[in-house]
Amino acid sequence: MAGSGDESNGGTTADHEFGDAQFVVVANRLPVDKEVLPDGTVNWKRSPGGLVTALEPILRSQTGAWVGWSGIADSDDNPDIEGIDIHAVPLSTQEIAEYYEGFSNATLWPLYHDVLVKPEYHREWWNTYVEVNRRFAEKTATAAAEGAIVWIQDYQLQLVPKMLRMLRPDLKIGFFLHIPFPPVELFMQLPWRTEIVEGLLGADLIGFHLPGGAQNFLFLARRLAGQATSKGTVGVRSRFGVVQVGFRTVRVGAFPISIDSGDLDAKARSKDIRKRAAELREELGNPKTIMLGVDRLDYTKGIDVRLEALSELLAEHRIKPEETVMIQLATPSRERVDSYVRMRAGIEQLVGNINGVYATVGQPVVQYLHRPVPRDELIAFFVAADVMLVTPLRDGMNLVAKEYVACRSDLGGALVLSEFTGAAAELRSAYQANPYDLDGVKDAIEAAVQQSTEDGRKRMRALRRQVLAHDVATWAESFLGTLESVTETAADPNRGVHLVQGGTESSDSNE
Ligand SMILES: O=P(O)(O)OC[C@H]1O[C@H](O[C@H]2O[C@H](CO)[C@@H](O)[C@H](O)[C@H]2O)[C@H](O)[C@@H](O)[C@@H]1O
Ligand SMILES: Nc1ccn([C@@H]2O[C@H](COP(=O)(O)OP(=O)(O)O)[C@@H](O)[C@H]2O)c(=O)n1
Repeated sequence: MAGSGDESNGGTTADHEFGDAQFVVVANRLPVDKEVLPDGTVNWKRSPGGLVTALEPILRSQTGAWVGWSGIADSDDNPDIEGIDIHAVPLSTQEIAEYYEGFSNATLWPLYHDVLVKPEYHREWWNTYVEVNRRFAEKTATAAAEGAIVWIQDYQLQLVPKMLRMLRPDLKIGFFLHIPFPPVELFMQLPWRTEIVEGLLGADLIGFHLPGGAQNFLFLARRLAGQATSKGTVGVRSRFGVVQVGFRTVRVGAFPISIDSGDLDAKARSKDIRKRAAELREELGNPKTIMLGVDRLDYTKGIDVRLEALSELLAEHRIKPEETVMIQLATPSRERVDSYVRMRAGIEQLVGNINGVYATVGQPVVQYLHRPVPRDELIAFFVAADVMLVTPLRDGMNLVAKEYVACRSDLGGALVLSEFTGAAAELRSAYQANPYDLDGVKDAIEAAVQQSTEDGRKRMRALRRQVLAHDVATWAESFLGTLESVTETAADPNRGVHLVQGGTESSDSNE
């Protein structure tokens, strides 16, 4: 039996003092990570991952508050960040183990990413997840001004919408999921599936990267929460789904996230970055082909897939070791979660195997860095790379693919892209491949290496058109614009939308 996980909260608006923030982002992480150096001095560095990459410019342009965790235990320091009012949520060592490493990253993360590793279901982890979500809701309730807009982010905080609504019914609440929302058959494994769906339904607007995720959710809102929902297909930034929760209307939509492409484009054109890119090429021995992988070290990213493909291409003499260097930049991630420890060992062994067979002294074929790389250095790598390898087995979006494209105003380079990233729906002119089909991945890499200048320029031009026209501002404006337009009364919200009653009747299917 799963734990009860009663997330009801008796608080009322009157119990809380309002804050003064008109716009509040709530995310597991703050935009900066706290680091305490051996001499005791405190250093704040950029947090890992695409969520922070995307949200930081939005919050700077809006002036608002950010509620989140500092990345280390027992810290309630609020770092000074220009334009952002920080509200840290402290987590104890045990909460980090059970809420972050446990329920978020050893239960939900693998469940939502196609069960690439087996999700673990532990009642204590769930109870701590409920408790920490409650703390985030309470902190947010004290930060938000009356009638403020609150934007809750991601799978770590799926109960916060309902908890926050109970504390502060005056708020307009949005929720965005940055990872895939899984197929119904997989979601049904979760012992606390109904609580999660009901937690999300506390929002006024629930956003996913892709229409498929939104449609899976609508089916579950009907089936598990028994609510009436719309049934037609959801569009991209259009044709929103509807769930009727009592007198409230919850909208459900697809809003593919993006990057600050204009800013990245400008940076990549700068003299300093161009110079550094040329130096990198030189330092690598001026190889004919530089391949690049840039990821958090995560088993979803398919780093093993690209290494295996490279290894076979070398063995089949389709790629020459003396002409090729592959750089793999891998930011450390979730290092205390077992599946991450095992995956790291496997990847480092693959790197060692390839170099053992194909490297010469001073000339490794694969250069692997397991540490964060400064932003400008990363941009120079994007400018220098001939072939960008993005091969996840499943990924909500993958901002790295978009960043590479934004950095290639020279129309050079080629993008090899897994079909199972959210980005694949938009970046149609990439060399796309099914990451489970190793021969297909090898063919895509070989085609990218051998592309003609003319074909490469044509593809890159099409990719850039997409990425520059749909930047992170498009994402935020479309989500927040939809949230602001949501009406709360039963009078008009579903005019023209045919709702299907909820329940568990067998005729209901998710086809
Ligand atoms: O906070 P961590 O545990 O260190 O993980 C970093 C972030 O990873 C995930 O990023 C996702 O968001 C990206 C932007 O929408 C998307 O492109 C990518 O596909 C996702 O994997 C996670 O969802 C974030 O919450 C983490 O902060
Ligand atoms: N070594 C690395 C790897 C990624 N990154 C950044 O981390 C972000 C990764 O976002 P993403 O959407 O591709 O994937 P997640 O890590 O969010 O799952 C991008 O903005 C990358 O540029 C980095 O700065 N250094």
